[in-house]
Amino acid sequence: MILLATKVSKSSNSDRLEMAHAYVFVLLVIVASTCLQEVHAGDIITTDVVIIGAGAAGITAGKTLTEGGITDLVILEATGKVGGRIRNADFAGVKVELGANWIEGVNGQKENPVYRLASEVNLKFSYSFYDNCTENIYDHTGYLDPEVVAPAVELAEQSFDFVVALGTNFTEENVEDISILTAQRFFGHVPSTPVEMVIDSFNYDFTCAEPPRVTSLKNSEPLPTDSILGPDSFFVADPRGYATVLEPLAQYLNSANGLWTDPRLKLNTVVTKIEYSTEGVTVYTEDGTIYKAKAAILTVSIGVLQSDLIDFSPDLPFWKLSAIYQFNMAIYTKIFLKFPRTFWPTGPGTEYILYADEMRGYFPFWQHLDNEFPGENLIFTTVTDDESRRIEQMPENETLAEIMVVLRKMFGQDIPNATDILYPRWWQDKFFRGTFSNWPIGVSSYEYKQLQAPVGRLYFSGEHCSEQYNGYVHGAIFAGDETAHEVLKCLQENDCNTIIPRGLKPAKEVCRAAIHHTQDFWSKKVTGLKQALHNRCSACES
Ligand SMILES: Cc1cc2nc3c(=O)[nH]c(=O)nc-3n(C[C@H](O)[C@H](O)[C@H](O)COP(=O)(O)OP(=O)(O)OC[C@H]3O[C@@H](n4cnc5c(N)ncnc54)[C@H](O)[C@@H]3O)c2cc1C
Repeated sequence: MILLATKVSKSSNSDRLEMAHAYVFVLLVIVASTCLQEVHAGDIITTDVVIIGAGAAGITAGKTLTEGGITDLVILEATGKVGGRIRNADFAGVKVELGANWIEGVNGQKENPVYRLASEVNLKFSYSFYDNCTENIYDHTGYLDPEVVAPAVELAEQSFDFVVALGTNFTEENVEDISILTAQRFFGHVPSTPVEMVIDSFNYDFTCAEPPRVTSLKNSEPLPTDSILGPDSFFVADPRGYATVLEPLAQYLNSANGLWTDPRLKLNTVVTKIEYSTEGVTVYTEDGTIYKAKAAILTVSIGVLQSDLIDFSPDLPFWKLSAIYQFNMAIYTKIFLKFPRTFWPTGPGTEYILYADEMRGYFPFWQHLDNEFPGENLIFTTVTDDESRRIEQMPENETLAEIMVVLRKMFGQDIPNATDILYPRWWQDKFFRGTFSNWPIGVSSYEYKQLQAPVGRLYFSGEHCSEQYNGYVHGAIFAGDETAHEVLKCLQENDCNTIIPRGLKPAKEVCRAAIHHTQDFWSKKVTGLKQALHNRCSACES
C-alpha cells in the first residue's frame, strides 16, 4: 500500500485519478476480505464447546453434541486434515494407509461402528486370514518347513489359550494384574528361539505394539475387541482412504467439492494453552486466537498429553498427570516397499509372512499387497516399539539396505532391489508422539478412571479413554460419543462431573520423602504437583 501511494504522487492528474480509484479499490478489497475472514489473530471467540482434535474421537464428539442440541461448537485441529491417525498417502502410484489399516473386531455380540460406517460408504476392504502366517515362516536360511515349526506353533497356541484363561480368571476373581510375560511363566514356557519369538510377537506385539513383559494381562487378554466385537478383521485398501468412514459422522459439518467449508472446523490451528476451571475453559492457539467456552473436549493422543505441547493452567493435578504418565503410547511402523517384480509367494493363504531373527522384533511381520493392488509388486513390513524408534531416526536408504539383507536371506540373493520405500514417523510427529495406546501393567481400573476424568470443565477423550477398546478406531468413536454425552449432561442438566478423584492417600513417610525430593529438582511442570503433595500431605497429617 505504501508503494502504491508513492506511485500516485509521481503521476499526472488523470493517472492520479485512475491510481486513486485503484488505491480505493485495493483498500476496499483488503477491508472486504478481512471482514469476510472468520477469525483474526488476537480475537476472542465465545462458543459453547471447543473440541480439540479432528480425529475419530473429535469428529464423533461433535456429532453427538449436535444431535444433543449443541451446535455452537468449534473444532480446533493442528494439521491440515480431518482424520488424525487415520491417514493415507500416495505411494508408487497407489494410496496406502500410514495409520489405521484394519477394521478390527467384527461379527461378535456387539456391533463395531467402524464396520457399519465402512459398509455405509462402500469402503473397499478384504478379510484378513491371519491364522495361516505360521505356514509362512522364514529365517536366515530361507523358508521353514511347516512340519519343522509345528511344535513351536502348537506350544504357542497352548500358551496363548492358557494366558487368555488366566486373564479371564484374574478379572472374574478380581486378582491384582500381572504382565502377559508373567502369565507365560505360570504356563511354564517363555519363548526363546527365533521361531518361538516371532510367533510370540505376532500374537502380542503385532496387536499391542509392545512386548508381553510390558502389557497388562487383565486388560489385554481376552481382548474385548475380539471377545465382544468379534474375531474377524478386515484390511482396508480404498483409494478414497480409510478416513472415508468418518464422512457419515461428519455430516453436521458443511463441505463442498471434497473440501471442508464449515467455519466451525479450524484446520491448521495448534492449541498451545488451556486454562480450565469449574466455570469454563479458555483455549489459546498458536495464531493468537483465544476461544472461551463453557466446556472443552481434549482428544489429543496420550503421547501428546505426555509431552509439553499444551500448557495447562492451573497445572494438571498430580492424580491426572500420574494417570497420563503411567499409560503407554506404543509405536507401530509400516514400511512400504515397491519392487520391479514379485518374488514372494502369491495365492490364497500367503498374505501374511513371518521372519524369525535372533533379535526379537527385527523386521518380523510381512504382508504382500497382491490382492489389493494386483500387478503393483508391493509388500510391507511392520516393526514396533524400540525398532520403530530406531527406524524413525534412520534415513530411508539405510533402512532399505537393512531390509534388502533380510529379504535376500528369506528369498535368495537373486531378488531385485526395491525401487521405492515409504514409512511414516508417528513417534517424531509432535501432534501424535506414537501410534496408539497400550495398557501397561500397573494401571488399575481406578487409575484408568482418573485418565478419563475431567478437570473442571475440561473433558478428556480419544482412543486412550475407551476402557474396553483403547488403541482402536472404534475405541476413539466410542470415547468421543461417551465424552460428548457427559458434556451434554453438564451443560444441559447442570450435572457436571467436576468432582476430582483425589487419588490414593499417600502414607505420611512417602509424603515427607517426596516433599524432601521436590525441594531440589522438581521443575515448572511439577510445581503444581509439589504444591498438591504438600496439600495432600497436610490432609493426611491432620
Ligand atoms: C500406524 C497405526 C496403525 C493403526 N492401526 C489400526 C488399525 O489397524 N485398526 C484400528 O482400529 N486402529 C488402528 N490404529 C489406531 C487408530 O488409528 C487410533 O486409535 C484412532 O484413529 C485415534 O483417534 P483419536 O481421535 O483418538 O486420536 P487422533 O486421531 O490422534 O486425533 C487427535 C487429533 O488431535 C490433533 N492434535 C494434536 N495436538 C493438537 C494441538 N495441540 N492442537 C490441535 N490439535 C491437535 C491431531 O493432529 C489429531 O488429528 C492405528 C494407528 C496408527 C498410527
